[in-house]
Amino acid sequence: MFKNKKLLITGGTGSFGNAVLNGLLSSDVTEIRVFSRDEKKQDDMRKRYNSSKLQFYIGDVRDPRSVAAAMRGVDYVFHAAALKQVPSCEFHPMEAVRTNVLGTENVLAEAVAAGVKRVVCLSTDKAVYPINAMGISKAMMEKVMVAASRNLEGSATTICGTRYGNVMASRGSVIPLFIEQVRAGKPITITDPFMTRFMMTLPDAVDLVLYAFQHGNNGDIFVQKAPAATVETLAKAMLELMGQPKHPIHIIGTRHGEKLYEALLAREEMACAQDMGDYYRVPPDGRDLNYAKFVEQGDQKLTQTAHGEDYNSHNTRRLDVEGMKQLLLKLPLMRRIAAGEYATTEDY
Ligand SMILES: O=c1ccn([C@@H]2O[C@H](COP(=O)(O)OP(=O)(O)O[C@H]3O[C@H](CO)[C@H](O)[C@H](O)[C@H]3O)[C@@H](O)[C@H]2O)c(=O)[nH]1
Repeated sequence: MFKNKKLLITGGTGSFGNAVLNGLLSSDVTEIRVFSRDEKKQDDMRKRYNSSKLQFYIGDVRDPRSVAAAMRGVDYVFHAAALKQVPSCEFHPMEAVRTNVLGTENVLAEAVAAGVKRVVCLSTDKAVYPINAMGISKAMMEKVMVAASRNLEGSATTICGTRYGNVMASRGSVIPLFIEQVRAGKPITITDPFMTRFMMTLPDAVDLVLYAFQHGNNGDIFVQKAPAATVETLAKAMLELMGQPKHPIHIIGTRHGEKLYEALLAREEMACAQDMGDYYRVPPDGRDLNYAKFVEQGDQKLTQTAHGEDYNSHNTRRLDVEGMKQLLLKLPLMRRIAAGEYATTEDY
């Protein structure tokens, strides 16, 4: 798929970038460029992978010059650079705008200018019916992506996007937190036992992005059909795998900016989503900038289906404790812990 090609991963020092490298460095790809602000992480990666195919670019998506420099000669871009912590975006919303919205504008403009063939932008379920600044900025990122994709006639570039839900055991997320709490002999803190989240592994997230890469037309957004579980089910499954089924649980209540459940597709998107088996594809609205078409002319199909359901972590396939355990055991981290070994998220 990437034979003789050059790839650029913005935000490539994150977990997504590392997962892509683990899969692709041994392929026939010519070059993978890792673009990020983080000199230290780049240095760690340089040592860890020790590969001549890897090229590191210090830069920030906020700075078009640094983006342009990294983009030269590139065939494909995976745009993963983002501010994605809910609390930090909440306190510093303009920082989220600068990186997630304006940064995306820069990446897309420079990709088109450099004649890049394909760009896949990574978004999140928190962009659907967003209630926090992180989700709102990612929703705007998607709008920027779709708007940019409308102006590509005659250009060599195709731009599309993906949304995924929580990546299990990602840095700072609840799975490593529960592990730390059990190890420290502290009660597990559960926000709301009935809260649900989509459960995806990091390889699932990479598969989704590669699927979008292969099948995306301009402006498409792809999501993967994923199971979900309540936080209580997750906690029980983890405690059983850690051999501590009776470990105390403390209910702390919903955190600021948090939803009872997440949606991967809004009702109106479900109305036009194409079922691709393991994935849904949401094509962009095909209307042009003719104001009358946008405002004065509706769509009967939307009326019928807007009474339908969205695709969310409450109505998708629900995992029970046993199913959750099986999914957790797909993580090398949890396999090692279940075997009684010491492991951290570095062993993901
Ligand atoms: O002590 C805790 C912490 C979390 N949870 C629950 O566990 C689930 C998952 O929580 P995470 O913190 O792992 O994930 P979030 O859905 O809150 O969002 C996470 O993933 C996002 C990316 O999509 C952002 O990176 C965000 O900052 C990060 O917290 C949620 O229902 C949450 O309420 C608990 O029960 N107890």
